[in-house]
Amino acid sequence: MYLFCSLWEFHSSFHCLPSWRVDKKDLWPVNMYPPKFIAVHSYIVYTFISSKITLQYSPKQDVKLILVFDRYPYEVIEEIADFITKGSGMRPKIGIICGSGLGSLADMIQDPKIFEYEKIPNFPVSTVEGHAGRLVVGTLEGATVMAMQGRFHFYEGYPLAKCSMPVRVMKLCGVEYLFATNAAGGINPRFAVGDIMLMHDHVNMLGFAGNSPLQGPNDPRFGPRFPALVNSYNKDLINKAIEIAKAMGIESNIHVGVYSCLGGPNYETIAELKALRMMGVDAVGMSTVHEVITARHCDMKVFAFSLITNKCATEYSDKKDDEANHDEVMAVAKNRQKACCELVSRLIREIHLASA
Ligand SMILES: O=P(O)(O)O[C@H]1O[C@H](CO)[C@@H](O)[C@H]1O
Ligand SMILES: Nc1nc2[nH]cnc2c(=O)[nH]1
Repeated sequence: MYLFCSLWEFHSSFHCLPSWRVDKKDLWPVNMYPPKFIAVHSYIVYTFISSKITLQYSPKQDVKLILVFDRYPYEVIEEIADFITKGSGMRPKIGIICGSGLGSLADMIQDPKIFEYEKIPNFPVSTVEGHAGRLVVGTLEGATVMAMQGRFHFYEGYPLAKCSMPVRVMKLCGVEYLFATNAAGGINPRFAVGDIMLMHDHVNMLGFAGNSPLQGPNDPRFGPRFPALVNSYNKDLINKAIEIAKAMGIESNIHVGVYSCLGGPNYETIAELKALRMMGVDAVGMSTVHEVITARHCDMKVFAFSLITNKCATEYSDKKDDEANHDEVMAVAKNRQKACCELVSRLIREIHLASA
């Protein structure tokens, strides 16, 4: 354990150094036993400097130390993308991120090739109920797609760059369109539980606090140092989704609005919800924004929506009903999965037909 602590501290002091190219052989788990420690120490140090890396101590395997990336160099992302494209024999065009309880979006995929997160090299694992932890690649309405059945959240202890790393994997797999979905609390008083809010903008509360998935050295192979975020949410896709909702007869349940991401895992206080409302926020959650930032940085077209799973109280009261809880979030997502699936599949069909 001493080894772990000393290396952790060492790594912390290298945060600000520019990222270096990492040789593939450095990316695999390193077995370290005390007598060999000195020999491999410099090897590990080199890898620390190459990228921001933390070490995980695995009690099951004696003194085995596993390198875990916090900020992923291009080559590592490339390697993960190769693993998926070679393993599936596909280059998907549309990427889907399933929100809490919305894993059924991925169940629609035909001829699925399924990758458990824990079997994908250098991939994080899902720790939240309602996020299965599988990447599903296949076809949907004729289009090639890949879907994350389970996303990574900041509150799980993952840095933002790691939460949104799969978006870069999608990009290198060939994805042009990102569909990001989430479960969210409705702050806009016009929203009812079960409604769908198409995101047309966001307020990045984690960004206000100085946190971004793009922090650290910029690799121009992904995108520019200073990406613009106006028009992040594709207007054509929003308009098409509204048309689809009309055709589905659910237009009264569809809104267009502003989402805000907080760090979680706690839900908001009344004072925070009042403040968010004053800022023009319509729905609040703990995800999506950093994925959208990463997608726009690498020039993907973005469509995102929030399923309103609970109404946020903005007045003080003693009512237990006013308290958000994850069971309710999951239950509402389950009830509304059919409408969400239909909206997504019809929109994908339109994209596919338009590009055929
Ligand atoms: O944003 P998704 O992953 O849909 O999940 C939302 O629901 C969970 C809280 O109930 C949080 O994880 C929040 O972010
Ligand atoms: N932050 C936050 N996330 C949610 N996810 C689902 N509902 C909520 C909510 O009310 N607040």
